[in-house]
Amino acid sequence: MSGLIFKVYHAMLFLEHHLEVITKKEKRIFDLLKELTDLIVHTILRAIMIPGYRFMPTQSNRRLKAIDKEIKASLKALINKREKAMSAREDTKNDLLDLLLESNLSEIQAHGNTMSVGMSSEDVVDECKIFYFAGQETTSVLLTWTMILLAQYPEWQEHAREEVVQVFGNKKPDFDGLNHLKVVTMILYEVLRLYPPVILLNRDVHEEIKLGNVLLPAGVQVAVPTILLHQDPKLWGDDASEFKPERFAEGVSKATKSQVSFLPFGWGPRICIGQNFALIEAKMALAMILRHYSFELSPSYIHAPRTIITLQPQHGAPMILRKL
Ligand code: HEM
Repeated sequence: MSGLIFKVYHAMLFLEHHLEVITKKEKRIFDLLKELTDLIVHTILRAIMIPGYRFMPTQSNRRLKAIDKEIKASLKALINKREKAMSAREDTKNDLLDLLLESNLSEIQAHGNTMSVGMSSEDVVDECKIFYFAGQETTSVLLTWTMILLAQYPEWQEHAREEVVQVFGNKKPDFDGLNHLKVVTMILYEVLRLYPPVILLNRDVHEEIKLGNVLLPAGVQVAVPTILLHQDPKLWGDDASEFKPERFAEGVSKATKSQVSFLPFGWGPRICIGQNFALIEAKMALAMILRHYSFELSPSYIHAPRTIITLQPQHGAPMILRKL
């Protein structure tokens, strides 16, 4: 699943080529980002137990620094190439990187070319990295949990497949058709409710504030446990822990007794910037899989959700796929 989402991400961020073609250099950036994610997880887990761990010259910390350096250099080279092409008014690729660079350039030009406004190339590198981290893993675990649940509830798998076939027939799924996938949307919402990729949201309190009867002093950190809100019977009814996509048949607001109880993408000014993209991507991937395969869980599957940054099946999700 992460291989598939990687390809989509690559195309969105750096549409240097057609989706199927990925150069060695670009593949290297993404492989390094993946290794970096694994090393960060490794470091976070140890840093919880050993104070100051991340500053120790361990093998993994040294590798982490080396990867970060290589990623920055590669992304910077890519950005420089694009900036040169942009000033020479060559054809743009129309991917996320171009949009980012173009809006940055207009911002700088609007302020009389002062370099104190807009983003530096280090900022652009960081934006590219955050988009990869924030979007790649979350969307691939959403798809993984969706496959698991559709394998556990074959009647919903069939229902979703019927809808996909009805909307697209023998045609390749397209963007317009995705808007007509009602059952698939209900299923994705229900998966996001039961297995939200991000299980809690953190907020820093900058100034003292009273929330109901609770006084929160400045400096404390508040964690909103999304996953607990999503499964609270007081908000969702006695069947809160069951997989029932039909609860979303009339949209999110009718599915719950309280308005702000569904937070898979967060809430407020920092709500996930990629939520629409993630849902389009997940619908497209599901539509393609459902059209061509039926699937069930392998008997070796062990249900063990655990969180390492995102909520993941600890032992993976081995599936048996049958070509239709
Ligand atoms: C199923 C997929 C996804 C889930 C569940 C998800 C979830 C979230 C959550 C919970 C937040 C924090 C919001 C808050 O603190 O209130 C967030 C932030 C963010 N997400 Fe996503 N996300 C997903 C996909 C994506 C995608 C595809 C992208 C990029 C294309 C993306 C980019 C971002 C960025 C840049 C932020 C930080 C926004 C900010 O701080 O202003 N996410 N996401």
